[in-house]
Amino acid sequence: MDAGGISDLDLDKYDADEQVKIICLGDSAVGKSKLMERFLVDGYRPQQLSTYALTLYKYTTTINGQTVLVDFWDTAGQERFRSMHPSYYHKAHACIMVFDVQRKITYKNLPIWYKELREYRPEIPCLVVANKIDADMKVTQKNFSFAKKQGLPFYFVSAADGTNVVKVFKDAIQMALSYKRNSNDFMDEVMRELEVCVCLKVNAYSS
Ligand SMILES: Nc1nc2c(ncn2[C@@H]2O[C@H](COP(=O)(O)OP(=O)(O)OP(=O)(O)O)[C@@H](O)[C@H]2O)c(=O)[nH]1
Ligand SMILES: [Mg+2]
Repeated sequence: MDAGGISDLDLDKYDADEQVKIICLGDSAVGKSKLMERFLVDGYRPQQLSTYALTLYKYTTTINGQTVLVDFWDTAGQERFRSMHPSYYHKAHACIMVFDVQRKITYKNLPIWYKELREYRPEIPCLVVANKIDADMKVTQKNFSFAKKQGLPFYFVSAADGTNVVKVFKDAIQMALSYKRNSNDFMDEVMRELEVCVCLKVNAYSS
């Protein structure tokens, strides 16, 4: 399999016309996996099981009559897995960057994640997501200026009760597709033939 998860074999296997890769970034326990779970199976189990290194979810959807295969990459926010990030970013078409409104440090760390993202993927759309608003709705009155300063779309969400989750993921898929269709990404061309081995756990979903 191609390191970016983008292979012609996948397109055949899932009978898809197009394929995009969307990555998710943010500190440990901000809710990256729970957000994916909410979107993919409309479910939520409150217990915490930190992601081990990487989980890849495959999701198919139809947009304007075209079948689109989406590879969602969910990484561990834990520091010790940082070394695997280059392959994680490889050929990504959009990024969902998450922080926890209940833990200020996770918001303060966004510039670190964002800097790293831009080192590997200078142009891809990035959506900023403030998660866990169910815990205290008053946080939606607060001013989280990072996204605005960077000119990025911003969403208040809750994986626990589902607020805005479908909106974020649908927007991310649309933005990833637009990026893929319109960009002339030199690095994608250069990297096309390069293979990097990553350890993947693959789950398939369909809408
Ligand atoms: N109240 C509330 N808790 C949430 C929400 N989303 C996630 N959590 C809780 O936050 C904890 C961490 O969620 P995960 O999805 O595992 O976090 P993660 O970002 O994937 O963490 P790593 O895999 O370690 O990087 C879990 O105990 C969840 O139950 C939410 O919307 N509201
Ligand atoms: Mg996780």
